[in-house]
Amino acid sequence: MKTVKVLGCQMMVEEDKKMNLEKAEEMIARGIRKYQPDIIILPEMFNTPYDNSYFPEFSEAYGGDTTLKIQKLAKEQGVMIIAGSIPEQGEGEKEIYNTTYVFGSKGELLGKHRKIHLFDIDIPGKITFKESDVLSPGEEITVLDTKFGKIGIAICYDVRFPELFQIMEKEGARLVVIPGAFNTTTGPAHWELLMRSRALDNQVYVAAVSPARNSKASYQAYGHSMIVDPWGRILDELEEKEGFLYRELDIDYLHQVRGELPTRKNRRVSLYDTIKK
Ligand SMILES: NC(=O)CCC(=O)C(=O)O
Repeated sequence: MKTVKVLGCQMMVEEDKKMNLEKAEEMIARGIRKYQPDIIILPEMFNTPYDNSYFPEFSEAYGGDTTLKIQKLAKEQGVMIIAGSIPEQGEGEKEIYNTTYVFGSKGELLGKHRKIHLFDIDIPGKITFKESDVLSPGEEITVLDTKFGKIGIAICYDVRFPELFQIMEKEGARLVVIPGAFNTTTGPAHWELLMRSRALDNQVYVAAVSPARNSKASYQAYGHSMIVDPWGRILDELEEKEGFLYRELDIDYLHQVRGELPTRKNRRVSLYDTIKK
């Protein structure tokens, strides 16, 4: 597959799970009519407000309302869906993960990623958030082998850890999908810088999809979903409002960049200790 059409749904997330699932369904159907994408991406925590106090109540095990609905949509519409993330009920009684499920165009489960790096920050007077009060961290790096090539998955705060991306690239990822919900403090400062850096460092495409900003929510999402190419150039970007992010990605161009600027080949891996051998 030389090109792949990627659509992100920067959707408004409300306090009502049913409304969020209806919104996802409506945007998926509308996005397909308008763009005929190969892959659809939803935002981080798309079925729940991004707020620790909601995660336990909105959490589900695989086979709950959210995964059933998205799986059915993938099958009915014949499209691959990278289902942002949801609070996933884990195996243990109190275990909840921030998890991305990925469904193929026949509705088959292609894999899942549990957010590895939990968002625990404290910027006095600006923002304090401690995901680890409620969530457990994932323990696995996720690169899925799909009919569109290898796709790496990272969730939001995971983007701040370059080693993770080096490993995903080493395992063959050519596109890294990042459902994410930065905020109005760290978003303007770091979101674009991080997305472009991870794309450029690893010479991969990056598609980052945020919820739209909900002025009534306790956590104000930054929005600005974006697609970045292996040269570090932004191909499409939204503002804070609801909308579609869309681009057709050219895998030949990725090989061209890697040929012209062979940083991966020029690496002195023997001198570094941060890359998984
Ligand atoms: N949902 C998140 O992980 C937020 C990450 C974030 O805002 C950051 O600055 O990092």
